[in-house]
Amino acid sequence: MDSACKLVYHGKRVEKKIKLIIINEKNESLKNIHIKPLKQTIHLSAMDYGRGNLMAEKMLQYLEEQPAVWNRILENRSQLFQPLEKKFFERKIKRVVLVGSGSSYNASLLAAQFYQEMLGLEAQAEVPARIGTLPPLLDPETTLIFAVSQSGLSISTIQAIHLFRKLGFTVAGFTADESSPVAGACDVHQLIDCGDEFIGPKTKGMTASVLTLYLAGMRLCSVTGRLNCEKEATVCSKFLRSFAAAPQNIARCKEFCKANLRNLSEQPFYTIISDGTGYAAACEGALKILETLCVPAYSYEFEEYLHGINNLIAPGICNLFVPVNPANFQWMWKLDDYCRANGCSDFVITSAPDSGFTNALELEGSGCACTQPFETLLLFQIFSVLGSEYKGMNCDKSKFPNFCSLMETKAVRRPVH
Ligand SMILES: N[C@@H]1[C@@H](O)[C@H](O)[C@@H](COP(=O)(O)O)O[C@@H]1O
Repeated sequence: MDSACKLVYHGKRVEKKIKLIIINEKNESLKNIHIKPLKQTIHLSAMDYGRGNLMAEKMLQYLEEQPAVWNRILENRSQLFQPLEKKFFERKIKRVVLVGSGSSYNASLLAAQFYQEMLGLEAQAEVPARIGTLPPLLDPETTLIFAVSQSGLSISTIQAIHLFRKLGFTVAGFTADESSPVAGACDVHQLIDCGDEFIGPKTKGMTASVLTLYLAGMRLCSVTGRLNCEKEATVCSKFLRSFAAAPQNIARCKEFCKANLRNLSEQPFYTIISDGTGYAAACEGALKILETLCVPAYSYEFEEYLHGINNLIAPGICNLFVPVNPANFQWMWKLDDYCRANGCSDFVITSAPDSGFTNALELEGSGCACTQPFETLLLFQIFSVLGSEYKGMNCDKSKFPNFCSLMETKAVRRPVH
């Protein structure tokens, strides 16, 4: 290793082997090395080497890759969805149930809303633990199950797949790893083509999951005649508009975070208030803040917030408003004004044109609420990087590194050969 190179361990928990990647100063990978055997779990970051927070750099790099990842998935959609198409062509699908945890649940929530609002397809998202008595109420002939797991390792998702398959349902598994247990347990695997993401708090994998689910639903509806070419082209043009705006939006989010870094980062608690499609995107925003800054962050649907949650209003409370639906703008201004008057620190992030909020971070949008995760979510991803860096925290370092193995939430990845 010459002096211009640095040695990086990508923070992944590996049982049998550890993968070290030598990269140059431009972050280009020069060589991969596998070392074995290694019995204990270790988490190293560049901070541990005293060379700045490389994990934050890595997370930033992943999130900046997003527009390229989205465009690639959109461009390759006719090939990408062949496995799904082959399996479900000619099936009379009436309903889709999406199952996933964490970010994959948030992606499922967004997709369910998209299926209903944009495709007229009945859909619902559930976390595996809440499937409960649902399966016997569904018809396996007309209901399709989408199991979503970026890593393909979430145990409760695997259990849900087994349960549904035992009852005769067909399950499509959406993962970024075709050799993962989730992929292997399903009837058909659908790739989330986001590339590697060796950082715990996911960015490009989550938004790539959303897009893959959106497009998979569109594909199903177009092969079964529910979606005509014209509507498909209109929706795709919205995606393209949103993706094209992303580099500029990323730059604006960085400026905004840097300008408000201290005030934003030193908050003990974050309340995110949004409406419509913004709510599910805000759930992911809250999860990102919580995972990286290790402080409570919770997202509320705007109108729900008014029913009791308003008791939170007090000095020291930080509200992040994400207005989406123009019908609510005036009502939300009122809440923002009220919160500010009662000592809250409020910030407003929107990609809706002419929202009329003062001091809002205004991002470019497609004009369609379905592209929220490619627009306003960027702010939360960037804040997770810059805020954790400001607080001197390694964004990839779990507070309790052995938590997943202790609580048995993740399957063990097969060793690298
Ligand atoms: N902390 C992680 C989350 O960040 C992740 O979203 C979730 C689901 O992971 P996967 O999508 O790989 O199933 O697992 C854990 O809970």
